[in-house]
Amino acid sequence: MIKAIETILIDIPTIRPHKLSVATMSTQTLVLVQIQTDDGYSGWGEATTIGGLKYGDESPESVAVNIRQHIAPLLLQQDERQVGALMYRLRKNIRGNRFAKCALETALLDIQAQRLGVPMSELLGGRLRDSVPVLWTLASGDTAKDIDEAQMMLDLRRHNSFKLKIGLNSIQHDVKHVLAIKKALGADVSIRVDVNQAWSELQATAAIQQLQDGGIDLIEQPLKAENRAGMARLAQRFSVAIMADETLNGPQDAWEVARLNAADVFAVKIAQSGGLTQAKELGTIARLAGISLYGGTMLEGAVGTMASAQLFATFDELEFGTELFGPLLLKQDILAEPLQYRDFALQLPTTPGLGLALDLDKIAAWRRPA
Ligand SMILES: O=C(O)C[C@H]1C=CC(=O)O1
Ligand SMILES: [Mn+2]
Repeated sequence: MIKAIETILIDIPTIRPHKLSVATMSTQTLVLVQIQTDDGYSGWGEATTIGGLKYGDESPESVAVNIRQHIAPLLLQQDERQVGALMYRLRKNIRGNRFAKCALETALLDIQAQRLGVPMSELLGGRLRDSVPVLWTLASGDTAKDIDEAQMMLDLRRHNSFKLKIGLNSIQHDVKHVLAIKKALGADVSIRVDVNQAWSELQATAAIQQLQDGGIDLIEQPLKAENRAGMARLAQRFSVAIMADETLNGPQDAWEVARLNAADVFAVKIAQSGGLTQAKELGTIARLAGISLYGGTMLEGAVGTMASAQLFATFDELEFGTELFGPLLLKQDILAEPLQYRDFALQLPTTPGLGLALDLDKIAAWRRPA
């Protein structure tokens, strides 16, 4: 029986400013949710977002208050083993709040998998791989610094693909920046760009042509989330892969985007999708529609990152790898044993549940006062 549900906010500085077209991050607020049962199980989930309300429509504080006031009362005293029925109850009674729902579903599945003695991936269709490739996002805002950073990651064998955040500056400036990095790193290193919705269709058409000619591999969400017709025209016009991110807020969106041929690739994000089960549905829609997959992040800490990895490890194909580097962007971690990043990939534990050992003392010391 579910005995307690708690939401914990932890503000952690980033290792350097992280510049997106919608926000510059110098701290990240981890939003952790813990569910405890009367027979001693504890499950964790995460509802972290980016830049307060600048990226998504839930903030860390709204997640905490909505769980406490409206969502927890639907779950407390219920049988935590009936994960599907509980999530159905939330879908029927709670509109939106996809990040909060994701954190709660993750915590419930963590408990269920611990109880069964299997990794969480086994409850999500079953694991097909024990590691997932992880790229690194270069977003210092400075071309020379980005090249040095990429070179260091290659030398460490930590990342061999890079995503550049663009859209804040002029097209001319951004294209020059991206192509200088591509040239410095060479043909074998995959370079992708994420525009975070910043361009008009005219701007996108001019910029993508130059990026495609310069050997860039992937263009992420160039247009506003709502402009699916425009995304379809870009996907039709260019051979470089066009990826949908912010336009995908669950299976219904995935279905529409697939139906409109408005993307070549889906960035699957567990929180943006409304939870692990719904994110799995995005993967299924993509597979049926012939759309390639990429494992996205909301720059979560260890919990959301590992939950995402547990799902991405179940996809038949993960053609564009993942960006599950969130914990590496933070100055501190909340684990007793750090996540294992090596050989350009995040390694998945084989232990039950999420497979993480959280450091409860660190969490208690750093959490925001309630
Ligand atoms: O994909 C996004 O839009 C959000 C995020 C993921 C990596 C990163 O640097 O920012
Ligand atoms: Mn993105």
